Amino acid sequence: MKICGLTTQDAVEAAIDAGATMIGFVFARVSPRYVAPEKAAALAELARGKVQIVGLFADQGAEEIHAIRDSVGLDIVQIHGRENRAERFELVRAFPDCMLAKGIWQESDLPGEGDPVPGSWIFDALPPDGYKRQGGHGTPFDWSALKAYRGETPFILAGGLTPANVADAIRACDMFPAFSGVDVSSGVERSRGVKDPKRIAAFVEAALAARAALRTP
Ligand SMILES: O=C(O)c1ccccc1NCC(=O)[C@H](O)[C@H](O)COP(=O)(O)O
Repeated sequence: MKICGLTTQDAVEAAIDAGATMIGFVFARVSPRYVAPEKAAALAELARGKVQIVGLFADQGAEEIHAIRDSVGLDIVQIHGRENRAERFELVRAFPDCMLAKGIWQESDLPGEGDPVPGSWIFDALPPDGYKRQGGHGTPFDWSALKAYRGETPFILAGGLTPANVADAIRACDMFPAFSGVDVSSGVERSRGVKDPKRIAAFVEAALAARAALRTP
């Protein structure tokens, strides 16, 4: 369970205290959640060893990603921009364990033969028309589009998740052996880019309860 786009100490602590397994820092300058690497490094120290620390990049080259990964001490690199096919292959070659975002609207958007194979996919909603950002816009997609996914590469579900719908999302994806968690940003904010510790706690609580119910015979 990943809480993305954290920029403050209280949000980092809320995610850890609630039981999230990953936190994300956004290094894409176009984002309202952008955090400077120096600030992210300080926030990462509060989290190290407690959760995995993910750095999100959009349309940034391998050299810049390497530098930020090393200076912040990221555990995982997330590629979430509008990179073209060749750039995606190059980035996955440079960061084989990365999380690679794929915008999904219908079954034909699922990854297939000839796509790069990352450490895991983030299946996110395709951005609404005219959006400059590839993610973090709070749009859900129809999860039934995932039913044709046969891949073994783990995937994380993102896109418009909230404390109110995360349990349904987990129930919809639990049938996939490759389903490995959920990711949220807008749904735990009080306004664009400003995280709400109470909503973070509610999201994690709802997700953990849904998972526990599915595992209970
Ligand atoms: O969060 C951003 O502002 C952002 C900017 C540029 C590329 C990706 C971005 N976010 C991607 C994420 O990891 C979000 O967690 C994911 O898209 C889900 O977002 P939301 O629908 O707001 O929960």
